[in-house]
Amino acid sequence: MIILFSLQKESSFVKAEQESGREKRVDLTHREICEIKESQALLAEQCEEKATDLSKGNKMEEEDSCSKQEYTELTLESLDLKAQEELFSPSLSGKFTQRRFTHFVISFPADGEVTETDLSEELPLCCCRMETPCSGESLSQTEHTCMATESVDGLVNVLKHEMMRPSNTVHLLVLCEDHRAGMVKHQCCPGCGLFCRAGSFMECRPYGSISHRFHRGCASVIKAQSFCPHCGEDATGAQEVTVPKTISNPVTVPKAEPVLPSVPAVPAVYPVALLPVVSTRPLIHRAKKTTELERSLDTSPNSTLTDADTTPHPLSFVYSMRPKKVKYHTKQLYISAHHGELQKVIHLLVDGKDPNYLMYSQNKRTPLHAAASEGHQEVCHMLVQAGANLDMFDEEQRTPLMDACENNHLDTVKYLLRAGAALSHKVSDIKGSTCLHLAAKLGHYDVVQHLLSKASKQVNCQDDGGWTPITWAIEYKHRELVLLLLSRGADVNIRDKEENICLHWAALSGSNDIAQILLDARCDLHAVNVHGDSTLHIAARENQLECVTLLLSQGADVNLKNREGETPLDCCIYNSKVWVSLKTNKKLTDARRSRDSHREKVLSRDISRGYEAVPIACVNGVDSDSCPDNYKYVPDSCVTSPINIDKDITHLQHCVCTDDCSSNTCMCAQLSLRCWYDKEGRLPLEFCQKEPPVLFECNHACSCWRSCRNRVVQNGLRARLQLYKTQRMGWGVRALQDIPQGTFICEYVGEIITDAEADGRENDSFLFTLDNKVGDVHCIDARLFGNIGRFINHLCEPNLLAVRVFTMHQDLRFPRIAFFSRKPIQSGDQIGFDYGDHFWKVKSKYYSCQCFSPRCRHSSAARAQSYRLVLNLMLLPPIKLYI
Ligand SMILES: C[S@@+](CC[C@H](N)C(=O)[O-])C[C@H]1O[C@@H](n2cnc3c(N)ncnc32)[C@H](O)[C@@H]1O
Repeated sequence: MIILFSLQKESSFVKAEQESGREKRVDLTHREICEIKESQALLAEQCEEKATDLSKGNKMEEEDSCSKQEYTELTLESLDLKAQEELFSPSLSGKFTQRRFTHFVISFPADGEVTETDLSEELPLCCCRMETPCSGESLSQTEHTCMATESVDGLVNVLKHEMMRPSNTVHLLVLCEDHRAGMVKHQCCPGCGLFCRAGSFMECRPYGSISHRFHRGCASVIKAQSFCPHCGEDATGAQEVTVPKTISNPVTVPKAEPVLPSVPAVPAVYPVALLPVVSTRPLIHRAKKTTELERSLDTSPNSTLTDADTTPHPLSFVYSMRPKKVKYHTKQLYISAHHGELQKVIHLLVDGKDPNYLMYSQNKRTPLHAAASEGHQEVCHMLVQAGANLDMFDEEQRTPLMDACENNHLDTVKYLLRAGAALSHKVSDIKGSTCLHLAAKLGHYDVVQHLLSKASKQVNCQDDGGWTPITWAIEYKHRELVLLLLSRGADVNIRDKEENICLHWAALSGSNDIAQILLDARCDLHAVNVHGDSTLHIAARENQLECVTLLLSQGADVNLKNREGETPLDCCIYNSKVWVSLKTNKKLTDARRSRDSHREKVLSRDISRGYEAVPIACVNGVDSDSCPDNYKYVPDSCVTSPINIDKDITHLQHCVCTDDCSSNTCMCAQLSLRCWYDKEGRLPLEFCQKEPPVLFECNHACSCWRSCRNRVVQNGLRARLQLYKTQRMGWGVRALQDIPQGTFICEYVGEIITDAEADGRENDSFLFTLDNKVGDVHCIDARLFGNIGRFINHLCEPNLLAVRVFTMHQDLRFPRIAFFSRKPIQSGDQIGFDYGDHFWKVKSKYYSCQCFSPRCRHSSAARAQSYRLVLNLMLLPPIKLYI
């Protein structure tokens, strides 16, 4: 009995009812198919045993064969098929031979129990009714070209579609419905694989319902002279039949191009050149021509035929062109797949070569990789049909789909995706790229478009560098692809691992037009990466003049400093065109800024009302807020409740200096180890900024003059400062003059209160703790009473240093807080000090730092990063101590 079914197409069990009139189409469930498979495997085992017995010379017993048939019938019974009898071809019942069982097994090498070469040579029976194990859904769903070749006395006719073959000595053929029907009716010669529908051929049972057709010569070639190569019946009763038929067009090459997957219109083993030329001349001429061709090629196979076949076989020229059966190494499958040798690939697969063979010399690539990277989708299809793993990784974790994408083989990409290849895999050692990344990098527009149509969500997929497909397209200047990706939702502000955004990459590659597209797509012109580099920094460094010009025209900040303190001007080549452009822009910008600053509205001429030695103006160029008036400006700290500060003059250490207190003999100076102030009244450059010492200035108990050098803070504010409205931090203070390092700027003045009092206060934004580790802790609260110091904002890169200073009293619980410049300050710079981590720990719940320094530690981005850092540390495995 023969069962015609497809293993992959598990939902249907096919018998060609229409063609034979005797057979039925029956649908099977998946479970039923599985049961058939199981029975197959069992039969395979049993038949292998029997084959071994035969080879040992043990003759198969008739009862044995019957018991095999019973077993199979039993299996089918369990499938609950009512019309079992109808399912079985009469030729297979009754005297069913061991050979047929063996052949059944051979036809399904996937079971892996019996190899084709072991048995097919020995028992050349047909397998006209067996579809290949792998011909399945994709074949029947897609358009194919039939590979069947009609035989009409030496002429061939190629028609059109299902993978079958009449015997194992013939290559698998993709067949159309018509030829499949012919195949199951045993109309295809098992020897040569050509269809016998016209001309002369042998019929094993010419008067039966199904006649088995073959060529006499072919039967002898496959050593089946004495029996029918279809059914194994005695062939003495076979008759030669001649079916006259006029073939108007013996070679029919299908007009329609195969869509997916396609196979060659003519089998490669029968080169087109050898096929008779399409002609309208009568058949006889063509037959003659063929014979001439045959003779001219001297390819008569007669020498290889037996005496009974001395008459040249009508298809002898075809035989001569068929490759001899050579044993190839599996590597050949890879090589043939690479070269797109479809027929050879089929041949090798039929020979049992492993479609998943790993080519070690080629990064462990498989034949499917080879075929996909070269765009041989027909070969891909055959490999997939034969069980090739679509998502096999090579050494670099590349899949065949990636290879096809990278090499721009759209049809192959389409085929692999339809066949079920996964799109989301990442390549391991080239930075975790997906198919989309690879295709985008190389600008394969159509491939990218197709991939996006299948997996639109991957448009913003990031590789190991944090790069998205659009990043790659930008870097390699694929403008159209950038537009495509944007139209599919690419995010231009996604940050890579270095926090670059798309515009950084456009600046790097110098793609002016892409940069413009990105800006139109709202890419952030002012974004900086982890190095503090803006897009202008990058374009300047890369000497991309056009990009620099574009970015400047859009308002990029020419004065922005990166973490190295470099402006874009510092990054470019001196005197280059880019340099000139930036320099010019800087001049214009600075001029505009100074114009703008003049346009600020002066809200107060002096917020200190004359209490300070220099007036402090208040200006606002940002909004319409008026000068802050919710506090009282006081030049010195004050109290609002009794606080006992020891001001007893007799308790004061004092000097008896008669000079200007610049020597170490000055008692006051000795308290702070030395007189720190130089003759300009500034702290020296070596003054410790990390842990500043407490300063003791001379006081009114000293013998020195009021003008001694050790008096700076008590002399009050001297620097020219301005209260102004900042963009993001409310009011702030800026310098109106260049200030050298070490200069006293101002004091933090306010209401001196106890720590407990401070705890009870609602607004803690103006509290400065005097945590001097001596006695009770006190604070200065500048909320209600304060000087200009209450407006000084936090800067992550501060230019002020807070120093504890004692002047008119030496009660160590109540130092004065004096701000000195910790580096040179330029006129117009905002002044600020570090509020300390504790402040931000509390306040970060409500707002983040707006200092916009490249080294900002308390911005939302910096916080997220440190949160990630902490998280990573937490995720680290605990350190084990081995003692
Ligand atoms: C001592 S006051 C400084 C003057 C304040 N800007 C004003 O308008 O009165 C401290 C407050 O200023 C704001 N501030 C200071 N530095 C800041 C910064 N780097 N980022 C955000 N806000 C800041 C906060 O609201 C903080 O509570």
